Amino acid sequence: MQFFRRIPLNFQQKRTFSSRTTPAQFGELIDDWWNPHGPAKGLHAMNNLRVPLVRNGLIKQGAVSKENINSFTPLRGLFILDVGCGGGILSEALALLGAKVTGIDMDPKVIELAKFHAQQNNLSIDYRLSSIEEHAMKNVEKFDAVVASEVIGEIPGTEKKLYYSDFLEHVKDKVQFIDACEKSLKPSGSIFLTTLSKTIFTEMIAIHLFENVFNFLPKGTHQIEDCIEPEQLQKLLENSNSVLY
Ligand SMILES: C[S@@+](CC[C@H](N)C(=O)[O-])C[C@H]1O[C@@H](n2cnc3c(N)ncnc32)[C@H](O)[C@@H]1O
Repeated sequence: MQFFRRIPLNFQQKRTFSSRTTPAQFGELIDDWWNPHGPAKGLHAMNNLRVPLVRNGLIKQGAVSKENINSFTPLRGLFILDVGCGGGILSEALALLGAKVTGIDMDPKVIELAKFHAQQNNLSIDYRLSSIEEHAMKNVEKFDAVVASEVIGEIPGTEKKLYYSDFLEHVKDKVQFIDACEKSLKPSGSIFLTTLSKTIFTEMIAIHLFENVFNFLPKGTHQIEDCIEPEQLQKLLENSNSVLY
């Protein structure tokens, strides 16, 4: 996991619910996303790492006010954009910490599901159907933090909905993606990215074992050559006026 903070230009060298309450329209989608033991269990488990990453990162950058630091809602008053929010696993966790979360995703089915789930949990999250590229072009809103965690799309031509990674390991135009995230930030805002690193460990465990041996993910989900090394990511961020911490 990496934590990035954007700095101003002049300083630079450069909750689950039962199926009884689930409308039929969502079919298996609800289980795909919100069953903590289902296909998205990895994303649920990752909240234990990525929620503190965002909270502590924002505290470190001084974005969290002193009176909020030790409260149950330390992110109160902060505006966070969750890019590729999917069913809302991370968006909801951040909203529970008090953040005003806007979640965007380009899949209409998951956005509807995310809206429904947030409503069931009395959480006020602004979910919108959009890609980050579109969002950055059309919206002038600026956020205190942009989060893009394990952004995954569909495998074209298959029934399986999750697990074709479209984010840094698969997003073809990584520069455009980072640029669009960057455009949605306030000056001195922070970007939080989590993605598979290009290592032998990823190739052996996350790709070979998970896809070919345990079938946790459909075969072909990840290609090692599309993964990115932290140094490459750092370069992309530096080129878009950000620094890596
Ligand atoms: C596996 S989900 C990750 C969901 C969420 N970030 C989490 O970790 O719980 C990835 C989502 O990213 C969305 N996505 C992929 N590329 C995107 C883009 N360029 N802009 C917005 N959403 C995107 C996909 O539609 C998919 O729902």
